Amino acid sequence: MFVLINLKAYPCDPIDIASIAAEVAANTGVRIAVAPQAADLAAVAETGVETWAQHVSSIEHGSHTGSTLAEAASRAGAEGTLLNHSEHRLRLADIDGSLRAAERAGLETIVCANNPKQIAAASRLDPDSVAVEPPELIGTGTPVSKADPDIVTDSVDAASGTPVLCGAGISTGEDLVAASDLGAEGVLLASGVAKADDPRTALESLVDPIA
Ligand SMILES: O=C(CO)COP(=O)(O)O
Repeated sequence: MFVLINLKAYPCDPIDIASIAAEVAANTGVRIAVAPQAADLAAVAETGVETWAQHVSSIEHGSHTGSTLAEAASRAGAEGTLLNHSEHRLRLADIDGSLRAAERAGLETIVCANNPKQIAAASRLDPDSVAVEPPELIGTGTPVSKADPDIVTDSVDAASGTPVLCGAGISTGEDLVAASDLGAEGVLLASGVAKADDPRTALESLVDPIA
């Protein structure tokens, strides 16, 4: 199982969480990545943790003020990028453009979607993986793998072989195992670690059943 911790714009210490994630990944053998703010990519990558961008723009080098160039994310140490997160929705043409930009820069890609129908469409754009995250469960602590297990199994069917991650409300090892049992190959989570009083304990207990 791949565990991707999205730090969003939370007021956490990205370096502290990245260092913890790097240690827990090394100690357990579980693949764990951290997606910080774009400005923190290089510092997070320095910790040795697998580092992901939260987004890259659908652009090439040129006159694009305020954009996130895929090559710049890669140069800062990103190995992959999320696209179309429910808090950063893109138009279809821009998802496709950002996917091509990420490919050009050698970034692995995960396209997020709300539901199985969108997962089917996202898979057709040929990302490395897709992630289903029902927006109404994001940040609630109620795990998608328990609250709406059909959304995960239907997404796995709809993805036609593209690996599926799931996210929203995932915080415990039990949630992780439930996601795996439903066919997910990984989880996206944010508040369960980024807002935890003790991120190390939160992350260690999350991966404990698969370590
Ligand atoms: O949006 C998410 C991960 O990208 C999920 O957020 P929570 O883990 O806070 O529900």
